[in-house]
Amino acid sequence: MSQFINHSCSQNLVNHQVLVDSMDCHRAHIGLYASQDISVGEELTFDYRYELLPAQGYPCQCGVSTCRGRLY
Ligand SMILES: C[S@@+](CC[C@H](N)C(=O)[O-])C[C@H]1O[C@@H](n2cnc3c(N)ncnc32)[C@H](O)[C@@H]1O
Repeated sequence: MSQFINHSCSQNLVNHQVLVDSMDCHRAHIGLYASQDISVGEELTFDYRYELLPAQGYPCQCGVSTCRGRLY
């Protein structure tokens, strides 16, 4: 399902590493959790934080007033 989640500069999800079936942190899963109350029908979003990746940047279209303008 996470493949359908868009980036927002004002996210309503946060991600945490989650250990599943193993205590090996190199095999951790990524869990997405609500960071605030989310209304029925509201889009789920998280901050991709693309600054962690080498990239030229990509224009952000999240539309929030605090948008950084880029997905990095
Ligand atoms: C995991 S997909 C998200 C789901 C995708 N929008 C879809 O329809 O399947 C990630 C891609 O969606 C686009 N995307 C997600 N959030 C965006 C945003 N805030 N502004 C512009 N493009 C975005 C980018 O092309 C990004 O590489």
